[in-house]
Amino acid sequence: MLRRLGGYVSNKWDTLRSIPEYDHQFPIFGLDAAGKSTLLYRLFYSEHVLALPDHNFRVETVSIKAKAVIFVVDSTDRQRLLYAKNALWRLFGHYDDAEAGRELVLLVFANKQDREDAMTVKEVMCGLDLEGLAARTLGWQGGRRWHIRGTDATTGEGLVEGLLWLDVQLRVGRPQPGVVASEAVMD
Ligand SMILES: Nc1nc2c(ncn2[C@@H]2O[C@H](COP(=O)(O)OP(=O)(O)OP(=O)(O)O)[C@@H](O)[C@H]2O)c(=O)[nH]1
Repeated sequence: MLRRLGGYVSNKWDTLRSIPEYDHQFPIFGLDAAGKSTLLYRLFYSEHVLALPDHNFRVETVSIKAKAVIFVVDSTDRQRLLYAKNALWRLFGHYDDAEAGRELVLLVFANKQDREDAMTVKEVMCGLDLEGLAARTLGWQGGRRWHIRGTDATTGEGLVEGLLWLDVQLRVGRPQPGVVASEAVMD
């Protein structure tokens, strides 16, 4: 199994595992075929995967006890980027009202960056309007913390870096107002 992961991921994974007490659990969301299962396979996780249907998604049915959410986007799926945005915004709309919900950290994987027809990370970021999503909670300690990273789930590129960002967020807690925590990593 480890051999099949290839050098890149296994080395990065070692980095992740070398962090004491890295035991965070995150629900992973995304439209169908975004790459959630592939991603999990790469990282050895096996649960907390939820496909979001394009329509009739009821976030009330989703119970989240975690402190962070991972949202996976198929960067080649231009036609459904708006659906992905709507699903993401509905998901977080549910949490904006409560203080605990506003603490929920968002990590977006702009997946399938290995494909030539993939949108850039910035295109995905703008399509999801992540800045707008964060700004909805701006009145509250500087807005929601988020991060977007380009990934290739088939090789694992970018995955561990994203999880390490999450680890830092969850360890340090909310930075003082004025400290910028949100960012996009452009490839
Ligand atoms: N080229 C490329 N293909 C990918 C990548 N991630 C996933 N795929 C492929 O995309 C297809 C869908 O991937 P899955 O991991 O099954 O997607 P999913 O989000 O779990 O899909 P559902 O089970 O429908 O929710 C598969 O054929 C994967 O091999 C990637 O980063 N690059």
